[in-house]
Amino acid sequence: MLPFPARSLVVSCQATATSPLHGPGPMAMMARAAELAGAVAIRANGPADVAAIARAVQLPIIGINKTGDRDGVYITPTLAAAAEVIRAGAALVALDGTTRPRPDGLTLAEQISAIHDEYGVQVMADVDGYEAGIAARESGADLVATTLSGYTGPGPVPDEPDVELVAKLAATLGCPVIAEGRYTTPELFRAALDAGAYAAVIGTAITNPGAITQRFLRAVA
Ligand SMILES: CC(=O)N[C@H](C=O)[C@@H](O)[C@H](O)[C@H](O)COP(=O)(O)O
Repeated sequence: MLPFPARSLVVSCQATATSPLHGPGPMAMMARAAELAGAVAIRANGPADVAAIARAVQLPIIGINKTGDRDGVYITPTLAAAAEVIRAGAALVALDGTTRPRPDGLTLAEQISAIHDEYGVQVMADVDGYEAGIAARESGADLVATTLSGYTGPGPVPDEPDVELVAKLAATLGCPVIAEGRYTTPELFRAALDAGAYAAVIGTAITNPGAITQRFLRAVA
């Protein structure tokens, strides 16, 4: 049982270190605005942001803890990283659910079962493809998200979201599938739900005004 309903919108409130919005204060305000508008949960990065958002909203927080090299496993790569955001108030933890080796040497199954056993928290596996989704589910993930599709291969990141992966995983896994990554319009959000997503996580298109400004300017460049 998830702490948010089906066919719903989760807002990702994250800002990179170079953004003027970086930090717990701005992210808590973003999360509060999303809550007032109807978001059912917040995805947030790092214990400081998670703690501030937990004080600002009533919504469940999907905590992540990005650390390490962007070429490798960086979304909550270790059990210790997961523990930090759980202690800060995350109701669920999202972590790298690809088949790549993890920096602390644990397998994905070991990391997930330790989170279940030690903290009683549900785990969302951020995967990059169909095989990884199957493996993550077999490793004990409670939810599987398409977050890393398009980000782990050699080529450029596509413009469009991977709705096809949502449909394939939703038809196979027997657990909630979350659409995440490059859902930039309400129409794509709806397409994700119609493809079988339990919910969609939307970040950039809602909480990154710098990227939104650039997108408008590109239309006339
Ligand atoms: C690949 C990666 O590191 N994704 C991150 C995961 O937390 C975030 O940078 C994304 O903003 C998030 O997934 C939401 O996606 P979008 O911002 O496209 O709506």
